[in-house]
Amino acid sequence: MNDDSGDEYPDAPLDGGNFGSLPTSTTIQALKNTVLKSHGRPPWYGEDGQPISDAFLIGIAGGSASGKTHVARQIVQSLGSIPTVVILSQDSFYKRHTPEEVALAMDNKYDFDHPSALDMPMFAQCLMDLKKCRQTNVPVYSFTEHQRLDETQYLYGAAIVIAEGIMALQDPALRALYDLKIFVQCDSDLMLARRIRRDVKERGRSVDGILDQYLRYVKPAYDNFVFPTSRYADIIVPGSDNHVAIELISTHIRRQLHERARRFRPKMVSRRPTGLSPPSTVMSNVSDRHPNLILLPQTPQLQGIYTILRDETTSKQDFIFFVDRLATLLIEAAVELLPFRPKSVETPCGVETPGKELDAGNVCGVTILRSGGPLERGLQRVINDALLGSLLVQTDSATAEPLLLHVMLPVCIRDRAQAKDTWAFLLDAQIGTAASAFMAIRVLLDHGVRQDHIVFITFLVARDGGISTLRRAFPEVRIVTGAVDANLRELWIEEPANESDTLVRRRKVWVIEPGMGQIGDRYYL
Ligand SMILES: Nc1ncnc2c1ncn2[C@@H]1O[C@H](COP(=O)(O)OP(=O)(O)O)[C@@H](O)[C@H]1O
Ligand SMILES: Nc1ccn([C@@H]2O[C@H](COP(=O)(O)O)[C@@H](O)[C@H]2O)c(=O)n1
Repeated sequence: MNDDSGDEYPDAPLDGGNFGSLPTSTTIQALKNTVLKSHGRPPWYGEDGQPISDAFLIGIAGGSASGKTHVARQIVQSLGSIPTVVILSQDSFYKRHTPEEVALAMDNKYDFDHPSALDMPMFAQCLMDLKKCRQTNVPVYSFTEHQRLDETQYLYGAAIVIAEGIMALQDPALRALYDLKIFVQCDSDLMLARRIRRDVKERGRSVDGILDQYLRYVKPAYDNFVFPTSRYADIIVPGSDNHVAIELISTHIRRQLHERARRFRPKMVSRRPTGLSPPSTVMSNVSDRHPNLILLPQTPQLQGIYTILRDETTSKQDFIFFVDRLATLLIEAAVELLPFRPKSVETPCGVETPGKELDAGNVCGVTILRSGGPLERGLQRVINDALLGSLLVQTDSATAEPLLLHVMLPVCIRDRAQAKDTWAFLLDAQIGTAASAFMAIRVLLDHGVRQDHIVFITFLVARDGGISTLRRAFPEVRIVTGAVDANLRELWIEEPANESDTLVRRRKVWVIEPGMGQIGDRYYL
């Protein structure tokens, strides 16, 4: 069956998961070609905190309008329920043009089909960053204006990256990066027909202009530069009628991902320290063993607050009130860790007096959704101009592993140049297995935030949970809490497996004891 219907990808998962912000203008190629499909990203690092599995990188080359983007989308759809995928178009990397070059382009007299028209080193750097699980800011190119725009598109967190472009297999340095190389082969007439239809509709071109440019540059470049790279491909995929090829490719990718899959959470808790006192009491003397664990002074007032919060008969109103109060105390303690510099002021009495002011560059809060929310409110009470962001980390019900589902970071972290001077308060209700905390810290490090500029603020830590592994992996990250409970217990829970409630699924969870219950549920529901 020929599927060359010219449809505009009716079922493409364009907004399947918004990792970072997308540009709004529909004329921008980067938006059309960027597919973000988020089932969530499993851990890409080991228990020592270091990344161990790169993103899986696929390069797709082929002539203009051969169907490279279409093939990339078909792969994404065929993969189905898998970790986050991003499609990166080489078109975004056309160089910035001078006004003279733009005038030539408007007259179809600029050669966009020579390899030198593209910023190959920048393209390679972006791919390298994504492969190494670092964030990248992709340029945005406008085909109607023949120009790179001032905005960029932030990308982070993909487990699979599909890079497509006419010159995707041109450069040996690029080819060395890919785990899988694909060439889309298509009949020249079909490519021309598709190009005319697409460029008239989407790129604001006339048929005459398209034909002019095609004969002058596009066709010769295909013969001289593009087609010869097909010999580097692992797989040649037809530009239509290619369902079998797509199925083979997605089976291969699934197998590769399966081989890279890791069992992370059980290792966190199985590495508990041994020789500790019996797990029955609330601990208050752990700071010696965990020098970076800052435990609030166990004053009668603080113990009173925890007693109210631990009490299951506490009303919702009181619970919210005391959680808010505790959040403020914890944030105040965390602010003590920030640097201050001397500052002299003149009082209303006209007396010059020495004082201090914050010397911390950017300070931001990153909430682990949803239960870190009350701490975010506490942060806003203490530092009213703190920038805010959030991470959604959830447990995969099938594997019990943490999954990174959503990343929404403040600009001072998204921009690598600012990230190194940023202080980040990570906010989550409790640290049990520490799997979410581990992932959140890794995300910040991937962005270039310094380990000693990360402060994790939490209401409760399980002494026998993943805290020791966390501390070993990230010894410079400080953790501020008000209580350390002795016990972390594994529990099987049963829950409906489908909407009609007919099937019951058993799932393992870890519960801190004595604990405070599900803090997020008690606060929000
Ligand atoms: N297999 C296909 N079936 C139907 N239409 C297709 C197919 N492949 C590509 N097209 C159409 O051809 C045009 C160019 O395809 P695209 O994937 O954007 O090409 P490329 O990325 O190689 O330039 C698009 O408008 C798309 O609708
Ligand atoms: N301002 C520009 C820049 C590039 N082109 C053409 O785009 C083609 C590559 O994009 P595909 O999505 O078709 O792979 C390439 O052949 C250039 O001629 C353009 O027309 N205007």
